[in-house]
Amino acid sequence: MLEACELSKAYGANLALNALNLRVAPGEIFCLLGANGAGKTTTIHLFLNFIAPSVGVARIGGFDVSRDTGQARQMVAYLPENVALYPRLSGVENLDYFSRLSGHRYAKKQLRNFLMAAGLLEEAADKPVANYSKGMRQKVGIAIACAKEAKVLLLDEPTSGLDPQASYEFSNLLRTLADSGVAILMATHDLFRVKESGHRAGIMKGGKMLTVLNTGEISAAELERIYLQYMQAGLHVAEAAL
Ligand SMILES: Nc1ncnc2c1ncn2[C@@H]1O[C@H](COP(=O)(O)OP(=O)(O)OP(=O)(O)O)[C@@H](O)[C@H]1O
Repeated sequence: MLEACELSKAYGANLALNALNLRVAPGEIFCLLGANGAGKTTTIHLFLNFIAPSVGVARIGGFDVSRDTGQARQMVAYLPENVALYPRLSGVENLDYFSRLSGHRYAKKQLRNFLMAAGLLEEAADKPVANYSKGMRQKVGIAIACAKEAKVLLLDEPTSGLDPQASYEFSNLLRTLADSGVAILMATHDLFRVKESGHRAGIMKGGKMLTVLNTGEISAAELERIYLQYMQAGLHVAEAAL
């Protein structure tokens, strides 16, 4: 569903992303881990065609995002760290607006149902989003993705700044979406949530994907230990620790 082949991005002499090869299947949650500057956002921006690759290809649903941009965009929804909504419009109105942009017209009842399914409380749906917490805005973002019937969801640090309960609820939502067949690629620093909600986690450093771990096979403590070893040491030392 989501595929990177030798995907690379150079800024002058700086290789922000270095020959990434990655496949994320329908129903899978793949987490990108790595320190600041590792190349996580660059990867997501390449899939969104916000930036062009220097080398390699990013595909969504088999479409090359640089060449078949319209088809690829139709399949994808993006949740940045802070979901951009119209503050004076309510949750329902924002959802209606963004759904129309993606070619969907829903009755008010259906719009409310998407918001409820994303965990927004019914009484909040008609209030201006200017008064929403970050967690509530993220829920509207998920509702927008569901209403768009996106097959692929790209997220950049979606749980940063969320309280533990909101973060927990958000992770459950992602699992539900994945269970319905959505392929999810998420950049995050939240190792605990990666273990709880991700199926695989890739550890990146200096634009390189150093290793990919199956989260079901390791504990949260092991994930943290391996992550720190990759961050602190060279590749070979960290591999010896696996
Ligand atoms: N527009 C740009 N021009 C030049 N260099 C850039 C640009 N965007 C990103 N970079 C560089 O690319 C590298 C990867 O950055 P990227 O934003 O992908 O990291 P990240 O893993 O998402 O970090 P963070 O956790 O801070 O979000 C960094 O060295 C960054 O300085």
